[in-house]
Amino acid sequence: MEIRGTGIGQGVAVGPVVRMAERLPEPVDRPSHLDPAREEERARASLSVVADELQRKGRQAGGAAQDVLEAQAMMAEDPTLVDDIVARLATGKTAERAVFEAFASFRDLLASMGGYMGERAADLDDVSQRVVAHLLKVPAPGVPNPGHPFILVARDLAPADTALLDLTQVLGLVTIDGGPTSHTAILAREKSIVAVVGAAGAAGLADGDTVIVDAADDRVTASPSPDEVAAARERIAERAARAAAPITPGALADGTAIPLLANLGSADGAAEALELGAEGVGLFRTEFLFLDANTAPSVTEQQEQYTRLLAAFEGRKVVVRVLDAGADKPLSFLNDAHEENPALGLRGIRALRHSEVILREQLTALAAADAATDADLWVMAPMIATVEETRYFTALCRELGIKVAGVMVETPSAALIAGHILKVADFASIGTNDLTQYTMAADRLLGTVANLQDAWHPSVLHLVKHVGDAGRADGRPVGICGEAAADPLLAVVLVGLGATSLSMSPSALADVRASLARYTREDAERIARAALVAEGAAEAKQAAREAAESAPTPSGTTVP
Ligand SMILES: C=C(OP(=O)(O)O)C(=O)O
Ligand SMILES: [Mg+2]
Repeated sequence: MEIRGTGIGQGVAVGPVVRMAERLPEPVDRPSHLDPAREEERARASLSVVADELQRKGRQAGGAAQDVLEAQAMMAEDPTLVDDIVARLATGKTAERAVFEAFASFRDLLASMGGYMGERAADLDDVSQRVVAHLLKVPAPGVPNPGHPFILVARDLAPADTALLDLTQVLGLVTIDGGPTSHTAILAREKSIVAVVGAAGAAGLADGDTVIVDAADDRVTASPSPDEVAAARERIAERAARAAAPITPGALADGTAIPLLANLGSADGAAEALELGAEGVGLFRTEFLFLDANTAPSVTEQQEQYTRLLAAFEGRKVVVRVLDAGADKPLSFLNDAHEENPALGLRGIRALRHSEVILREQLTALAAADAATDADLWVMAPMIATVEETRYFTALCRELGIKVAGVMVETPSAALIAGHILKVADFASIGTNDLTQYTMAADRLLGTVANLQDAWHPSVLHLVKHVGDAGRADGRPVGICGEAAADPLLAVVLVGLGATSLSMSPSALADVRASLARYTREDAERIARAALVAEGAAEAKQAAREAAESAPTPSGTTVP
């Protein structure tokens, strides 16, 4: 039986299912037999124990997990939430019930905000469960430990659980809820856990069932045949061999260089990216540095961050994107207004233009960091829709000493007028995440329209080709920096459509490097043409697979 979901990464895993315990039942709403002051003491004590425990787990986990767990610890001691709990206790409720209700009302508030904030609702739920469990003196729902390797199946996983998964035991992860941008997915990606999220059909799986988790194909196979298990094991072995293969620069089988670059959100990831063979940085998301800031960062503070990044990539290309505020990445100092459709609102270059001082300061900091280091700095603007915006941005870059100034192609408009845009900009980098969202008119954060958010769709591929053709005509580089570049077969298609470099999360580099090495430019163009003429995303993927299978692959390898 096949269960569909959203795969994170390219891994495959086989093993027996172990289900995570279900959530605690809702505490009964009955009057407390203790007085409110005593109930308040109980509530405060449990909140504090849970906050301390989350802090401790954060320190133990380190990295991005630590940030997530510390944010959760802060939720447990948020004064507004505590006030809400105390107010409910004053009406005679039990501590368990008051905690449950207060967290639930905050949760609903976050969920109604949607997007990035909406996906934090699950984090708040987890804190609530932990506090209620502590009050009831029962174990908090957590990851089981059956004593053998297993595939963990859960409704959704709390960040605290994902961060501390024992990777020698957890072969793979399947969640029934959760989207590709939930914390579960973000942490799974960072830790290279084989995962399929949002697999509603997994609710029917039972402990001990053997399953194949195929992240590359967005599916979980229940009760697989012996042949299917053997094929999956072969793919696992091949992937391990690819990860262990010597790191070479990205290139097609005929030697055409396709530089493979890293997507980073902080200089902290630089060492790991280089270790995995990143030839430079194709997208540095500067807004990730300042997501918690209430005021714009100073030039000095920015200069320090950028210098650290550029120094780590001496002699290599580093593409920095100026602040991309808005929608899923709110920066209150750039746009604090409530918008009905934030993805179509004052975001990216539009927000920066509205606060030009902030843009000028960022470019000044970047130019200073460039002057102090030896990397090859390129700077680009997000959410460009017009030639006029391109002219505005590149002129400002030149004025402030940025040597290479380009734009992201994330709107269908920019793709369609790429010929004009590339007469002004030095390069283009296609953001396939947003380009897919805007082409398909499907919010990239909404699970309900996730089936439409597929960069394999020929509409998206046609737009990529349009940009590729424009780049070739003017001799301008056209990179790809959306998630699509991390899909090994789609990466070949994108190169066939004219992409000259690919940027991705570093954990995807080995698979994409191996995939490119199997095909010549001529193959890539033929595979791309097959996908381009298909009627839909699934058909395009299938057509590309078939075209790739007919390409003469080097012996001992198979088509991804
Ligand atoms: C790379 C992209 O930018 P972000 O995901 O940060 O919006 C994109 O839209 O594809
Ligand atoms: Mg984008």
